[in-house]
Amino acid sequence: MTALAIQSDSLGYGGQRVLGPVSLDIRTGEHLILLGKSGCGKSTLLNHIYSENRNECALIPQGLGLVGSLSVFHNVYMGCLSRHTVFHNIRNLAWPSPARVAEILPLLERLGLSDKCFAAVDDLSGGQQQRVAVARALYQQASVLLADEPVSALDGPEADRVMSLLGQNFITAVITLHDVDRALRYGQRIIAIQDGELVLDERADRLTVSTLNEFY
Ligand SMILES: Nc1ncnc2c1ncn2[C@@H]1O[C@H](COP(=O)(O)OP(=O)(O)OP(=O)(O)O)[C@@H](O)[C@H]1O
Repeated sequence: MTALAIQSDSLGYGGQRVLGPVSLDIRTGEHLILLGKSGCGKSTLLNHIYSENRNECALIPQGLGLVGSLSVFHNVYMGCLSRHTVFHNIRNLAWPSPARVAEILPLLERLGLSDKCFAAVDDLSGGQQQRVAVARALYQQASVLLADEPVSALDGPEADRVMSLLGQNFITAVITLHDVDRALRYGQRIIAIQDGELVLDERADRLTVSTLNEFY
């Protein structure tokens, strides 16, 4: 079953084409990895997918999109503002609701952040901030994950733990990565972008690291 269908003649900025045409069906249950050199258009494609399918998708943007002056709890809670009334959201900003804290703490525990629940995001390391953005996406409980290099600031074992967690929690995902070995371990389908085109679209179990290195 198709989860998302993407059709576009051209994607870019201010009339400047970055890639396209794009015709892409993302199937339910598929973990799709986008690969390609820096600047080839991975984020452009991912952000386009998000802009067309906001209601179904949780996004982990490359810039993380966190509010540094607010706590980890509040940043994760922001993943679900639309689930609650405006009154509940404003009250929760001033006095975190015990029920919401009880929902968010187990997520933070799984990401090694339970002692940081009420720390300001500005006071965290880059890797900790990246895990806050991951927690916010998990809390959102969307049907599709869109993640732009979600483990780029984490060490190898931590990156693998977070990739596993994302894989277990999202049935369908589109993730950009630079690590081709990790792409083959976590992706079922790989798309490579080169010279403004989707030049490879193949099952991961039919690919090797050396094949994928050709796109770098
Ligand atoms: N907001 C923007 N306005 C104008 N040009 C942009 C903008 N964002 C990206 N670009 C350009 O579009 C092209 C593709 O950028 P994009 O961020 O999609 O690449 P990427 O493959 O995700 O790169 P990276 O791996 O470095 O994150 C680049 O040439 C970039 O300079």
